[in-house]
Amino acid sequence: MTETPIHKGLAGVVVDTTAISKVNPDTNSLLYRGYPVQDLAAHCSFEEVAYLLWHGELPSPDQLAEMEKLERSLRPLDARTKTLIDALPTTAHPMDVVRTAVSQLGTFDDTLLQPEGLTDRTLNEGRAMYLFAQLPAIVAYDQRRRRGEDLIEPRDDLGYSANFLWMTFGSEPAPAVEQAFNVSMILYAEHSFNASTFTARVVTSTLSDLYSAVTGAIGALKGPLHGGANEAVMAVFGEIGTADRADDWLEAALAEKRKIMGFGHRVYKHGDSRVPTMKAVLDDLVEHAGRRDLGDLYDALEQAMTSRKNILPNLDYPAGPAYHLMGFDTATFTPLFVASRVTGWTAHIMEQLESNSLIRPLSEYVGPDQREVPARP
Ligand SMILES: CC(=O)SCCNC(=O)CCNC(=O)[C@H](O)C(C)(C)COP(=O)(O)OP(=O)(O)OC[C@H]1O[C@@H](n2cnc3c(N)ncnc32)[C@H](O)[C@@H]1OP(=O)(O)O
Ligand SMILES: O=C([O-])CC(=O)C(=O)O
Repeated sequence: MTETPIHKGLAGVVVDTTAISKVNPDTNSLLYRGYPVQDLAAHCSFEEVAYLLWHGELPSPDQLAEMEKLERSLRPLDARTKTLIDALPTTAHPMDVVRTAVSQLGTFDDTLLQPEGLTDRTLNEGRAMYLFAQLPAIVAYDQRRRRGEDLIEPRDDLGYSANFLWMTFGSEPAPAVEQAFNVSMILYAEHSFNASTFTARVVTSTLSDLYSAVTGAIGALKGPLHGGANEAVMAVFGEIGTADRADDWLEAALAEKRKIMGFGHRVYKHGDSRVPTMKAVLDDLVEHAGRRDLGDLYDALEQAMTSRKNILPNLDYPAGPAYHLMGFDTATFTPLFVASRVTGWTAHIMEQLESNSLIRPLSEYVGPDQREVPARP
């Protein structure tokens, strides 16, 4: 063994600069391009935040109108994607369906065939917009077909969030639900060099294409230590059942050395900056749906976890039950995260290309010393 320090999990390692977002665990804050995320959630549509992440500034009214027109024109599910989704088993996890659909979209893009087409900024902006517009159709249709329901065509008189809910449920959402969904999309959109975004940057650093980078990022997001935790939170709630059982359940789970989904974070050690905003949204949904039982269970597990481990909730903890109360199936929660985070991923892909360096760390070899291949019989 050499003296070279090993940074397992790259914990604490700064690998590059970024101008897209700033996660500050000391002040418990998160800025997108300088703006506090809770202020963006209070005042902006998700479309405006997507524009901000991609272009560095909030759109002017004309720029927003142009962007909305383009996004609305790209909403209908590509017929070839529908055929693909219909061919996939309903037993497959929805994240695998989304990953496969995004990968397929890459095969339709002829501009990838020329090497200079892979990295062109204008083309990548167009691809980012295309995925942004198509993902609601993919996620909504996959949930519907699992329920034995037909595709619902998008409405171009609705904003992104209302249309997403329309395509999923076939009815116009209550204003409180639309606003809750819009806030969740904004909060999930971007978080610096998290595992999925870093995956997208690693793929991009080889000068591969944007669809490949997003496909890889979806694979990284699926895991329960990352985006898959929002879905896992509902499984935990199902196991616990009612608020009065939370403390005993937690004691047993910790005795088994289980990780409690929706708690803890690699960067935030004193709480996740996004949780208060998402918890306020959840409280509204609990009121709206008359589901105090779910709110009580949420509070009871949080209190038990705080007093036993002093480990605080991350964004997935309030987002899981919030999506449940909006009517989404549990397995659709992480695909919703994809539909949001595609904005951050694609902003990072474009930033990586602006000053690219192949991402290729070193490893410390701990296998056998050099030896001779024995004579083969
Ligand atoms: C949007 C997002 O992706 S947010 C993250 C979503 N993921 C989850 O909610 C999954 C549950 N949480 C976890 O597994 C972890 O907190 C992670 C993966 C998010 C962060 O992990 P790390 O930064 O590597 O923290 P690490 O695993 O070193 O934890 C430090 C200590 O706290 C404990 N700990 C951290 N999180 C949890 C948890 N959720 N449940 C139980 N114990 C925990 C660890 O066991 C460890 O204890 P030890 O020192 O006695 O071994
Ligand atoms: O930053 C992280 O490691 C995980 C996270 O919260 C996110 O991606 O939103």
